[in-house]
Amino acid sequence: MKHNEKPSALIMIFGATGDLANRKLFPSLYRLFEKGNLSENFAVIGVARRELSNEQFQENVKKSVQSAASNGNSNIDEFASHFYYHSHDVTDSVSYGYLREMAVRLDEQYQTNGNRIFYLAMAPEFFGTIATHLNEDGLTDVKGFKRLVIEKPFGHDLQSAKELNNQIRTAFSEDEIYRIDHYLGKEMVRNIEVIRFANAIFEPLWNNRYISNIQVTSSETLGVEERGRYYENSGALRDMVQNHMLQMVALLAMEPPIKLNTEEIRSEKVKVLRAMRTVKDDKVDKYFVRGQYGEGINNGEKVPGYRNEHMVDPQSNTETFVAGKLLIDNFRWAGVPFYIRTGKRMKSKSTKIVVQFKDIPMNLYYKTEQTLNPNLLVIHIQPEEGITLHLNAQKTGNHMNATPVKLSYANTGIDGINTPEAYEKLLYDCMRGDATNFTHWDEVALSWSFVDNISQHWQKTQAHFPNYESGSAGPKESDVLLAKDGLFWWPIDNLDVESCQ
Ligand SMILES: NC(=O)C1=CN([C@@H]2O[C@H](COP(=O)(O)OP(=O)(O)OC[C@H]3O[C@@H](n4cnc5c(N)ncnc54)[C@H](OP(=O)(O)O)[C@@H]3O)[C@@H](O)[C@H]2O)C=CC1
Ligand SMILES: O=C1O[C@H](COP(=O)(O)O)[C@@H](O)[C@H](O)[C@H]1O
Repeated sequence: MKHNEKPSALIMIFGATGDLANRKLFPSLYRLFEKGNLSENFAVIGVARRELSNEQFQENVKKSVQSAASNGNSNIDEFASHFYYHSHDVTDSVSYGYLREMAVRLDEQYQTNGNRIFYLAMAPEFFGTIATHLNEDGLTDVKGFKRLVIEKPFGHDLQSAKELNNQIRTAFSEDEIYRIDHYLGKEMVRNIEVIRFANAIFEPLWNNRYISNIQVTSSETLGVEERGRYYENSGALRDMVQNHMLQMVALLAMEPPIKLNTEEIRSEKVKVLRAMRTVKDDKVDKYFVRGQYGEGINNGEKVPGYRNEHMVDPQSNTETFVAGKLLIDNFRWAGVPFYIRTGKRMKSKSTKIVVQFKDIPMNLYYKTEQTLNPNLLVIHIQPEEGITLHLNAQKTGNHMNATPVKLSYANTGIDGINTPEAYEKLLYDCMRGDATNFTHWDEVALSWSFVDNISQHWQKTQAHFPNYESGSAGPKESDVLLAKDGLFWWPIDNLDVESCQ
């Protein structure tokens, strides 16, 4: 599909006074504006309950984009002048009529060609209600395109996700729904496809004949912060595994699509999720490990355990750590474990993928009693971005010895400073009508169905929490999970991208 590179549109942000809007959405829109990627024919209506004038709202927007501005802030006023505010409780039917009138007026004023984007940056319990009202109150009767951008979590389990989907499908067709998974906006997650499909050296090896196992880790140093109420009903399995972790696995495991377009890429990812072996009730403890952080030291400071966090049950059974072994039952991956691991309050903030290749058939360097290191391909997702290939090479001056070397590429971004923020890319994709890096309903449904088996089992059984210290690498059972297969987690801190030895 050919995408319009600078579409005009009216963007309605529901939850415009919230954290996501202020920290991510306004700065991302600003960067698009600054780079000239936004048409001048755009306007934003911010929606939330509190009373604000347009001027007050514009001041908030200016404050939130200050740090994103790179050129003496000269165009911030112009950018903010495109923003308008509508005070509105989304559960109040009457108010949608006023919102429609405002939208019609701005459509004309900014000549948006009747294109509208509705961004739901609010608590998920409102998603269905808003979508229904947008439809019933005529806000989706547009001359141009209409698109719904919807934040996570998309449901709490398969059943609730289905109900939500049915509700929003009354107002939007599947190709008008953009379900956000912000990991799909990260530069190096997008790079997985390029690394795999644009290099002749990897594709022939990318299978169970040459790959021993793949490890995907996303660890955080932060705790649950102010999100205790949400997190208590979510836990790491729903918060990270159902979406971000499974999406990365799907990108690593999918077949090459016949074309690099939305339908083909999504269809290949769906096939991976379909091939993922279900972890039945009696197998959950064998394949999955859960953890919850206790108190400990984080960045040199003593921090409380999860059960002592704000809005958290002092007896909470909610997991803040998950490690798991996934098997993909297809020709390419039969027998290759994909290990995933994610947790809060861990030793470091790091997201990395380690592809461990199988050992060579025979070690010719045995006489010098050398164990050869396996070849690794490390994809550094964050905080540093890049790729490192771990090889063995000759030690200078000693042809009987092999030593590990690293070939590294650090991704420093187009402007040499840093790469665009995930939300910036996703917003731009949505405006251009490119849904490739948003999750299709089939992916959401399959991921929930996989995760539901595990969460149902965990709900029935009491965990021995807390079982890892804040600032550690998670519970020891996570190491045992790999040790049972004769493997270990590659340390995510020492696989640095900068060094090129
Ligand atoms: N914050 C983040 O970094 C991330 C957030 N998300 C998701 O984004 C969504 C928003 O999160 P976040 O911004 O943190 O949430 P906040 O609690 O910070 O913001 C909620 C927003 O909704 C508005 N609101 C609440 N109730 C109503 C109502 N009845 N009618 C109209 N507006 C209402 C609030 O404004 P007011 O009180 O004035 O009505 C506020 O603008 C959630 O789904 C979250 O899971 C996803 C990933 C990251
Ligand atoms: O979606 C979420 O992701 C963040 C981690 O995102 P990252 O980009 O910082 O890796 C996580 O903290 C949060 O709990 C979860 O909802």
